[in-house]
Amino acid sequence: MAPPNVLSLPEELLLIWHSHRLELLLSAGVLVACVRLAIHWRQTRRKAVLTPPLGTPMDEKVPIVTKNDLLEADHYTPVDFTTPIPRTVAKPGPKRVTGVRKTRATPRLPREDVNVSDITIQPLIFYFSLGGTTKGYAEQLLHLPSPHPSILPPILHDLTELDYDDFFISPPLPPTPNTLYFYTLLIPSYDISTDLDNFLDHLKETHHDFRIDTAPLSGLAGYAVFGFGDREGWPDEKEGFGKDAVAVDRWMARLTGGKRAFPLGVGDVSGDGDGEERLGEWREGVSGILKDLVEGRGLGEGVAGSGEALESGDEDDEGGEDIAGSAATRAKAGSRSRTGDLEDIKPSVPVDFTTTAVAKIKEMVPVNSPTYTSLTKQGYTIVGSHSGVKLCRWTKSALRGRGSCYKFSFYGIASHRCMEATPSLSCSNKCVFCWRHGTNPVSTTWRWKVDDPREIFDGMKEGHYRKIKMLRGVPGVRAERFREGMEVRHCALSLVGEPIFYPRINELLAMLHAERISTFLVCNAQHPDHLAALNHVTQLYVSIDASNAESLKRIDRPLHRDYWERFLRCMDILRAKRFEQRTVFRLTLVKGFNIEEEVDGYAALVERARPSFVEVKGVTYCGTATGKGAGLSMGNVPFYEEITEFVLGLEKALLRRGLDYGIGAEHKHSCCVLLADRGRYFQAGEDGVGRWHTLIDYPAFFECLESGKPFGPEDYIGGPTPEWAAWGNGGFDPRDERVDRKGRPKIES
Ligand SMILES: Cc1cc2nc3c(=O)[nH]c(=O)nc-3n(C[C@H](O)[C@H](O)[C@H](O)COP(=O)(O)O)c2cc1C
Ligand code: SF4
Repeated sequence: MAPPNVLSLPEELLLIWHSHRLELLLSAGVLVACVRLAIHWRQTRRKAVLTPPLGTPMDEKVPIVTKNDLLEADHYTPVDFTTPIPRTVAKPGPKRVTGVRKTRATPRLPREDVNVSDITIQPLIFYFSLGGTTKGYAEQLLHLPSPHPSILPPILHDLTELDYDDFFISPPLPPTPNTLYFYTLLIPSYDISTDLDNFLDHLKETHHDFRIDTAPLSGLAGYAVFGFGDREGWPDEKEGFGKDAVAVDRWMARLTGGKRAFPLGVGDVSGDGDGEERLGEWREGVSGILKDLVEGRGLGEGVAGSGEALESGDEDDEGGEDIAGSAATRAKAGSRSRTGDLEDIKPSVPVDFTTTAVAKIKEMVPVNSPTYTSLTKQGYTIVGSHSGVKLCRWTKSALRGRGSCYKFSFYGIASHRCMEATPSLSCSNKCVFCWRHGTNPVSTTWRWKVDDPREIFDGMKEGHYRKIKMLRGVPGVRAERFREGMEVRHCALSLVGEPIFYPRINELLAMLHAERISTFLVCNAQHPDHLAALNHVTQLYVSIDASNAESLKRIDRPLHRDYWERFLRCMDILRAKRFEQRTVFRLTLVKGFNIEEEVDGYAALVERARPSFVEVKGVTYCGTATGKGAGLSMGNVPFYEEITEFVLGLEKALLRRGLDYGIGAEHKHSCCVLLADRGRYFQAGEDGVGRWHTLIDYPAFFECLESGKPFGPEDYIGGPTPEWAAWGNGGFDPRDERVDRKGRPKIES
């Protein structure tokens, strides 16, 4: 048999192909799919390798492995997550870019496993010194006795001898789990190149390093910076006074995630500078905070944005939610504070000021009422059942050296030492421009339980100081002003509501005066009997929102039917009181409501009451429902030129009536001008030159009061009104800095 012809093989293959091509194609497809699946599976397995690569350098961090990664891995064995991962120690030398995000080395406060009462604080003092001054002060701090047994003796570090990575990428490993570090930095300023520049660069680089947490030093208990500078060579901050301390403070705010425990202090070490004094105050403040920390009170109550290095521009929050009224306050809205916990207190003498009988005495603002929630949301601290306190925007601004309210320019009120409060959140008007957003109770009579004045006074102070304390981490707060702010010297009884509505107002005033706190009380001219019964205050205000009955009704929307008669009676009472107290008309001008063609009407009211002063102020529009409901818009806010035009018109109208009032001062940036009685407040000095004396001599006021003898406004007139507040000079204290909403210096056009 002939061997098979090799040439016939392709034909056979062709035949096989024709008869089995479907099966062949299917088998090939299955084979390809299997191979691809196998490759894919192998790649997935490789990604789940959990052991760090061998030879990982000690200064590199292990890749972050989450618990989920472990659970998904096929060879997972449970890991004890409570055991702390040993911290790696940073090494000197250039940073190595690994592309791996570095993790925080020490846990944050509060740690679940550590009881607050067991915490000890280890203060570290870092300093830089070329000439030895800062070193000297740093050594002084080192030898001061500890303010508390749980605060360990400080450890001193010269920044030039440190490896920054050991302290400024993450805090060092604490000696015990209960120990937290507190950084104190003493920094001189130099406008020449020094090692300090390297330190600043390091802080900056750490902040910008994408591999490092944005707040790698947040494990610290807190930090505080004090700077030394020389005002003779560098007179103010703009010229570079204390500039390096300012920079360190800002970077530390970022790196610690806002753990500035005390405002930046800067002392002047020139000839007769205030360096030691400022340092002493600052040191006391920091000691107080350290004690707060070990006693479990923390760094205040976690102000939103506290320590934020970027300026928050919170200057414009009048009527809105302020810093103090943010997260912390909201969190508290549902749970009454100690000061607010006064439901059980019975009025010692239930005074009935009402015209109708009251069956059951209720609380004005019960803790679970919508009014309570709404007011606390707006930043008010409700004290007891009918009083309130709120940090005013000018108090915050003055603490940061960004300007005080017009009462500083006109009367010498230190805004950072001023407490704005009211003992009655209720009012008998519903003014279209009211800030209270239409939420507080209104009534013609007092029909609620009456809280004890001592409880109110203590509660107001407590609420006020708590809010001041919350500001200590806010950028720019000046250490000396912060310290002064913790001792209130003035009380503006004008917040919302009607203070003289509170039946025991005179007792409350006596308590304020006993602590030498001056009182500016504003009433709405609707309660003549209460006004007549009111004791001496430092300055008595009446709101004059219109010059005639129709206009008053439209703007104040009074609840009393006989509102105009009440108003006029108050004018007469004010006239009678003018020899005992400084009396003030406060005009709030609202375009389209109470300006046009009313000048003469206002002049007639001035003639009737003869107040010491007439304050003319443009309305502040706060976009409330009340305002909108009354047809109020930004268009109703007068320009400063319109205010001055009105004031000049009023001055003339008064002169026509033989009343000599002149412009005593202005405060342009709050749109306010002061007319003063020339006969009483314009005096010739020793040089024979006549000047306005609108300021108040506060010590003299208290001396008069304490003497028990009758006295009048002339007995406590202060020194001349500052030149910068005089008409035409704007009224902004040149020692402060004007800033825009973003915190940038404002340039006057
Ligand atoms: C060359 C030089 C530059 C200075 N530059 C500033 C400056 O820009 N701003 C400032 O407030 N003080 C400046 N000062 C003042 C120092 O900050 C101040 O004397 C400080 O106390 C020095 O601290 P030390 O002796 O610990 O180095 C400067 C001093 C010198 C000698
Ligand atoms: S007087 Fe009024 S505006 Fe001025 S600081 Fe005091 S509360 Fe604020």
